[in-house]
Amino acid sequence: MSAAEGSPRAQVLDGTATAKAIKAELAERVAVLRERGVVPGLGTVLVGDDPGSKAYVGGKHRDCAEVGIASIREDLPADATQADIEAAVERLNADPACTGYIVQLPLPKGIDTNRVLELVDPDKDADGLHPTNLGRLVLRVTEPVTSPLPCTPRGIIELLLRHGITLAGKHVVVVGRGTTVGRSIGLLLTRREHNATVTLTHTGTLDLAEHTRHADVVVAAAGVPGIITADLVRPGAIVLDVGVTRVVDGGTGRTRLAGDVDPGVAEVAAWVSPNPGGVGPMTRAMLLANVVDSAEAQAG
Ligand SMILES: Nc1nc(=O)c2c([nH]1)NC[C@@H]1CN(c3ccc(C(=O)N[C@@H](CCC(=O)O)C(=O)O)cc3)C=[N+]21
Repeated sequence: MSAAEGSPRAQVLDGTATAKAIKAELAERVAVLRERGVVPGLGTVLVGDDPGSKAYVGGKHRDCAEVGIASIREDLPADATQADIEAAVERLNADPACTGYIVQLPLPKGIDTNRVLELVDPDKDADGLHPTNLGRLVLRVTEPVTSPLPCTPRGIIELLLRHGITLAGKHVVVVGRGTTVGRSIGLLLTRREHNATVTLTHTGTLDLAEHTRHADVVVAAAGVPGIITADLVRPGAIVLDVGVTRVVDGGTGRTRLAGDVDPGVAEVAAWVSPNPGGVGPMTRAMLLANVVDSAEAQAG
């Protein structure tokens, strides 16, 4: 049945509006902290001039200004050495005005990313990607410390909850095995507070459709434009489009962002997150939430 015949179209998981509401809540919490003399500060380490990375980092600083978080930039040239990058990390570790920070990924070729990420003070890790914090997530350590959670997984769950969708007992099929989303989201979803059942698939999965067709929720984070087509989705399922791939439009020669979810999915799914306007703004909002959470924890 086509949309023209009146088939129900999926409802929208509106990340832009949800992130806006979250930012308003965070602004209030920041105001309370500031009254107590505590100013949260987010730092960014950006290496090189990749247009995508520059745009993301710029967006993060605008977000900070909106909610009252101070921001600190370490912008390094494309030919920065491993030592230059490590020195920038050490400066942010030592700077009391910086309460949390991120190293924008990917770093240029030839840089040992894991070595850089391990140097980040785990207490200032706003991305939740430091081995200590990922390890605490695996080990389910929540006391006496609360570690930052990876921003995109936290944002996906928050987006669902704020649309009235709970996950207990549901089958979530994750497509993609990257560290920031695929590998870490299952650790969050299988916590007792969410209680989902999780299948992790990836581009090496033999029969992807066999898995995704059984999903109540599909998290599409493979970075393969359009990999999730309507025939892979059970009618009434919930689909989150996490992929961000820059593609050159054959016709116009302009670059645009392509998600992992084919537009036809909206004809079968009950809920779809748009891309842009879905998981991206939520990721940014959760970065701010991690900074405010840790500033509150540090303030006691
Ligand atoms: N250390 C680190 N942490 C990250 O969180 C991180 C990273 N490195 N490297 C790259 C990816 C990608 N990422 C996005 C965040 C927001 C949008 C976003 O807000 N996008 C807008 C559209 C933006 C546009 O149109 O250019 C939207 O979806 O509506 C997109 C992508 C964070 N990442």
